Amino acid sequence: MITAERMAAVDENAAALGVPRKQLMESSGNAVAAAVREAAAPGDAVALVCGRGNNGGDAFVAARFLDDYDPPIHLLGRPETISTDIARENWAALERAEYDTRVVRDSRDFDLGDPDVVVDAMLGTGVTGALREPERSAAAEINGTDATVIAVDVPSGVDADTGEAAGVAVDADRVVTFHDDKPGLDSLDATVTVADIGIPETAELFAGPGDRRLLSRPSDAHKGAFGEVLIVGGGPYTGAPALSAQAAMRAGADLVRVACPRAVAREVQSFEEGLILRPFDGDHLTTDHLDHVHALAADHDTVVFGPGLGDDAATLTAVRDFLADYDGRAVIDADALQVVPEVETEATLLCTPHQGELRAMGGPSADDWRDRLDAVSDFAAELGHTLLVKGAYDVISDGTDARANRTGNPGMTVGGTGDVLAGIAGALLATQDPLDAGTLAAYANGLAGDRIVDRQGYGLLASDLLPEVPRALWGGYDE
Ligand SMILES: NC(=O)C1=CN([C@@H]2O[C@H](COP(=O)(O)OP(=O)(O)OC[C@H]3O[C@@H](n4cnc5c(N)ncnc54)[C@H](O)[C@@H]3O)[C@@H](O)[C@H]2O)[C@H](O)CC1
Ligand SMILES: [K+]
Repeated sequence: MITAERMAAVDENAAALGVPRKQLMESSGNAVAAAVREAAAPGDAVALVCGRGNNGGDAFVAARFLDDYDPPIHLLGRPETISTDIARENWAALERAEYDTRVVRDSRDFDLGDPDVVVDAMLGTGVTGALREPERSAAAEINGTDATVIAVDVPSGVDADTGEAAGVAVDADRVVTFHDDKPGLDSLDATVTVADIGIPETAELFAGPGDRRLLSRPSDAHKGAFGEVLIVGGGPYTGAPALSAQAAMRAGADLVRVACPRAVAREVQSFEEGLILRPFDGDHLTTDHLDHVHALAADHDTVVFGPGLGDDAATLTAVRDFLADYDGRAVIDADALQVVPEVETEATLLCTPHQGELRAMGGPSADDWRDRLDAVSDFAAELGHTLLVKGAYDVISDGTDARANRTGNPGMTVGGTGDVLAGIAGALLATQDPLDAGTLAAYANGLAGDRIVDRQGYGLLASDLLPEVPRALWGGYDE
């Protein structure tokens, strides 16, 4: 099952891999034509009813595979208003090649005739709200015929994610959908077939530029557009919490605060004047500080636990006790990771171990990233938390789905890059689900590092990543 939003992301990832949408459209159109040939007897009348988006474009392609039927191709609207280049190019090809194209300027112009098979290519995943004219009248006319109705991707007017229609929708007999089943098709009274349109498996598996689409989606589940992040770290180390906090700020968090021992607070502050500190007494975290940390955590959307905390026994006990009483969202990094397998918690955790830390957590080791994908997925299911296992290919799994990321380079083995990653993950976890937050954080952190190495060669510092994070997350690079 794939949602329309995820489909758009995978599509963009496929294009970045060198399989552009026009190529996918050729496969889609071919699959639609095959379904028509299956439904139509020789000599049957076939009609294609097309909208001005890519759903219509799929049918323009199908027409070229249906020469035997010489179908009329009804375009609802003027050709100049076709909304995408690839659909327009396919329409132009039909006109130049003298297909039976018919432009419907007004719903009164629409004459469907009496076809045996109708292809509904008015609207696909691009539908918003109830069908407008002339699609509305055309849908009613299609529903009024005895013809076998084959819908392209989704019956026009139906929301592919929910199966609901805001008004009149096409009542299809068959649906030819692309790449994967859509959640909204299950409830329909139609035969659904899924056509493989040649999207590489890795367009879905590997993080890519399409994954960034999630960030343009406003989330109303949390207050503030991007959320507030609390970093709990520092003590034996001071740079780590400062890096995580700055990374969370660069990743768009509305507000970032750092809870660290008072003994190192001035030093942590000195890395960046914009950091807001909420220090606790002493020089390392202990259970004495848990009231303070809990009160702070309750005021934030996510907590990043671990950067520079150290592995003092009292600190690890404090992390364990904190998690046992916490039911919010947290990124767990560095020394804090080792307590995760022992703790019963209601919290939603995104754990960011490298492979050594994963083994220390009792997790699997596998050399090949594909093997690691399965092993990490099993271990995430066992833990009940999401894992982002860092490596040349990062592997991310919530125990159900698994993804990989291959941005990043050997220059990033330098200290502190993991703290930056944890900070980005903390900011993203405020608005995204843990699998998406982990995937996107790994992608952006690695991409930032790749751009720096492209520009200046190796010799990268973790702090170099910080100013690159916004562009890595929101685009602006030529992929
Ligand atoms: N990887 C893939 O999944 C591929 C899918 N393909 C096909 O592309 C469509 C989605 O195309 P898109 O251009 O995004 O949207 P639509 O064609 O569905 O619609 C856009 C079009 O419709 C107008 N519009 C929106 N809402 C309404 C409404 N309520 N009433 C009337 N008109 C409306 C809007 O203004 C636009 O003009 C997908 O379903 C597949 O069929 C690709 O071909 C291959 C890859
Ligand atoms: K359709």
